Amino acid sequence: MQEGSVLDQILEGVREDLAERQARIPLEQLKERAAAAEAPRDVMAALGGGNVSVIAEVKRSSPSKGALAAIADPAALASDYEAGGAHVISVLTERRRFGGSLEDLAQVRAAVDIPVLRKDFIVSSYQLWEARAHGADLALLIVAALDQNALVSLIERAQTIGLVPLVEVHTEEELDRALDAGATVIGVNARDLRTLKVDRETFGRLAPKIPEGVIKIAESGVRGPHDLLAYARAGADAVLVGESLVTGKDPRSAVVDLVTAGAHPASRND
Ligand SMILES: O=C(O)c1ccccc1NCC(=O)[C@H](O)[C@H](O)COP(=O)(O)O
Repeated sequence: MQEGSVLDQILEGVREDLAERQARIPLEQLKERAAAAEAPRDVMAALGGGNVSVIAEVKRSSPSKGALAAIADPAALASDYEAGGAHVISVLTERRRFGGSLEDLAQVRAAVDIPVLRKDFIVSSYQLWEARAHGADLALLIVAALDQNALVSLIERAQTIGLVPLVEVHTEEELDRALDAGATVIGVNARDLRTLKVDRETFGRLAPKIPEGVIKIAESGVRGPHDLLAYARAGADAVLVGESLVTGKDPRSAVVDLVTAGAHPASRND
């Protein structure tokens, strides 16, 4: 039986898969592919436009729920999200627990005109080069998965590569570490990655401690417009939504509903 938290177990698999790719694909090859990739898209325009932006996620499965959706064509799903008005697409590229891949990322990036996030468990700059080489505009850095030196150096490296680092926190201590490390885009995940418990109040507790000028993203647990509006009232600039979109009947119209609520958060009571 495996020991440790869910996050520890995920990270163990991530490191094994990473070592296998590093043995197979030289860093120089990734750097060449990154240099040839299309230029990064304007993430700040997508997230800082005044409305509550919607980051729509391509998510096949998860440790908390198991299989969610087959998603044979991630590019078609991402195009649907974009047609519904999504501002950013998140692609879960972790293989073992989420069923994702870097190929998904590249296919999605080629299919849409909006920025794309590599959502994974990044522990090495090699993964940042992979992200840019496959077209990512943003990369997730999870504070709980990194010591402070690694966090600082991965934020800096992401920026030099042309990626916007989205720094994810779940506790006040992690938020302090993110701010000390220079994060300018912070995601507050309602899901505790060690226990998988979702607490939608987490964003409201942490958001007042995030300085003006830092983009605030509420991650996880958005079931529909009412949750987006609650996060908006607590100060969210954007929400990141996975499960409710991929398990719903009509992802495009679900995104339309979220984007519509996000465009007029003050005039809605639901
Ligand atoms: O989704 C999980 O079960 C999970 C477990 C462990 C680590 C990460 C996990 N999910 C990644 C995410 O943060 C979510 O995919 C994302 O925020 C969207 O959340 P939701 O809308 O609740 O699917």
